[in-house]
Amino acid sequence: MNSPADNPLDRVLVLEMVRVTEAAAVAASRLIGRGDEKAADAAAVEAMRKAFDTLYMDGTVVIGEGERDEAPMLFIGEKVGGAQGKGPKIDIALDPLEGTTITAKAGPNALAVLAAAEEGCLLNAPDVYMDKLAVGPGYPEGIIDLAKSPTENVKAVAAAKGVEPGDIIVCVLDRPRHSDLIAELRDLGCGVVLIGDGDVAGVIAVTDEDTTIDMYMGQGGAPEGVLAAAALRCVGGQFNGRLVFRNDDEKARAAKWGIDDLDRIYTRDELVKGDCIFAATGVTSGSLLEGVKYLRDGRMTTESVVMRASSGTVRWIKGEHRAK
Ligand SMILES: O=P(O)(O)OC[C@H]1O[C@](O)(COP(=O)(O)O)[C@@H](O)[C@@H]1O
Ligand SMILES: [Mn+2]
Repeated sequence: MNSPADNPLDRVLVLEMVRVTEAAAVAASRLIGRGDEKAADAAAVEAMRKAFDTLYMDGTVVIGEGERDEAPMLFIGEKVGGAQGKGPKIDIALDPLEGTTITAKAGPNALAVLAAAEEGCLLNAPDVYMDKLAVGPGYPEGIIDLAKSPTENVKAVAAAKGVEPGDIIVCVLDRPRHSDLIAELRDLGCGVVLIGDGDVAGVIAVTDEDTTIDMYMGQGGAPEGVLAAAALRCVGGQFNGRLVFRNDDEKARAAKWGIDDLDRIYTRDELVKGDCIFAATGVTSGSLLEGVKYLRDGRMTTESVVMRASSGTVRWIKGEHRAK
């Protein structure tokens, strides 16, 4: 076990991270199904920002709501935590409302989510797309490789699992940009689980046999890629990510954060190093968590998960809250 002196995360109450995601989820939950993505996001951001102040840490947002001039709160570089200059230095990746459209439409799998690690341990991913490939725990290291085709990756996983390629179930974001990928998977006979949004939950689904999902493939947000990699670092499973740059402005963003090899394929442990914490609270119910529920007596319930890489501990936390 690490002593507090070794590991700054020990000095932040790991469980306290859940209060931050709970606060964001509860705030966003009032906007579930109200058709207003922006209002839902703003509510989650404000609540998360406030909740951070209750934590004893000197935190810095490294993945957040955008660049300083784009986001009023929780922008990249913003200091969070109630112990600036004296508490442990922690880097934070966050998505106060992962699934703004899901929330607006009352769909499944919207989450309030964050990852925390020692300073310098999270890839400062710019807000661009990322090609993602993931598989759950229990496979030989290197079984998936983003440099190879979807067909090759499915065949490798199927062989290791002892099944036919057509038995493999792959989760993919339902987007026109994935039409070739989906056609290739269907040609192999794979089951393709199409999700409307929310690839943090989509990637994490590969770690849970109950979902029946074997693999995750396709392009989504790079920030969400780092968050999902943090979760897999805690519970196991492999992840490959490659940043996708659509124009010079996006390339300039990468340069700003010191990323010079634009074609690099990052493994899970290159995206997230050292010890880390992953915390999430469900906003709407889905494969990972139950959403916020309002009881008749005016109380509400939440479900959260908090995990830690160094110990591999996964804690599921149900909360009951008085509606304000
Ligand atoms: O909708 P796009 O542009 O395909 O982007 C995909 C990304 O958007 C999401 O579906 C939703 O993210 P937000 O709600 O945080 O915007 C992510 O899960 C995913 O990585
Ligand atoms: Mn998101």
